[in-house]
Amino acid sequence: MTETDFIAGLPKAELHLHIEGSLEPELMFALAKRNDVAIPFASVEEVRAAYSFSRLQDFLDIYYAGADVLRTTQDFHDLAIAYFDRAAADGVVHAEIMFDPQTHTARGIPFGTVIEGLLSGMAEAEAKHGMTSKLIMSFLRHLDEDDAFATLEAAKPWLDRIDAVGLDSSELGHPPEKFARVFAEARALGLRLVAHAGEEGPPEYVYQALDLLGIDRLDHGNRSLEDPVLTARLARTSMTLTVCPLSNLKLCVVDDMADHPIDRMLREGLRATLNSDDPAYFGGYIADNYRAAAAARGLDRDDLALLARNSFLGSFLPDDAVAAHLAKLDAYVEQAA
Ligand code: HPA
Ligand SMILES: [Zn+2]
Repeated sequence: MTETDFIAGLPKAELHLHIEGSLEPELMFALAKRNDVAIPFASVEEVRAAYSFSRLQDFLDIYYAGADVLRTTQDFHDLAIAYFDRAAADGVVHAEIMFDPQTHTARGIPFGTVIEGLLSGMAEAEAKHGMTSKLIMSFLRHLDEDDAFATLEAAKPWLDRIDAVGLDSSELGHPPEKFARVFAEARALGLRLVAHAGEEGPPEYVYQALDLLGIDRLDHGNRSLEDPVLTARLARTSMTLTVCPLSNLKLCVVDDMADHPIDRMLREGLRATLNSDDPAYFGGYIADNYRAAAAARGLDRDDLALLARNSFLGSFLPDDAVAAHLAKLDAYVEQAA
């Protein structure tokens, strides 16, 4: 079995995926036409050519613009099932996907339109691929606390179908502490908590995410490695890091894939996982991320299996479901040997 096939067949969970970031240019054009929305690109090739970023904000500007074609429940359904089809082909058996309600409600799209479309895509993925999934509602950190509270309020009719809240968008200048009270309320409502921290922001933002938000899982977290005390704490507490190598390369969090710290993270005892973040914008889905990291950093099959194992351990699945996934993973690795 080739490494490409080993990776594609390796059962894994995806824990860091922005569903709006899975909008491929082809679907963007199809939805623009269906909804009669103007987009500032003449062709799919022109869209792809625009995907050259030197920092997070460059990407975010184009990502929010692209999301404007999403208007109806059907659009959100089509977006979601297109992602799940790709993920299934990459060996994903469970996905915990983020969505950014404020990107849509700010344009006058009702919260219900967004979530009902995503939920119907999730149901179709389970029927079609046997893939389970969970929803993470992310707050946009460049907006204020009141806007986040209003979003949490708008989510109340669907809280039993939302597993967690997250924090994304422009990190620098928008530290986690800005959302401490919103996260406390989300926790009181029974939601799990995740946050992007340490992607561009300093280790201090990771401390805030841990100590002021009380996160259950850390999105990215790369810059934690600058602080040995923080790194040791993350390892000791088995904090899951959702690492996204192709995103890191495209957003210049690393200068070269050869410099990616994924193997160092494993060596330091961190519960690191591999994920795709915004695959339509960063040049690959989850298996591409496993392949790119493996090729650049010389990861062997044991390392890859550990990363997949970590993805189940770091998921919000109940213990019995995690154990069942780990048993299948072990059986796969054994038969592939
Ligand atoms: O990588 C990211 N970082 C912050 N916000 C985001 N929103 C989508 N992707 C990202
Ligand atoms: Zn992200």
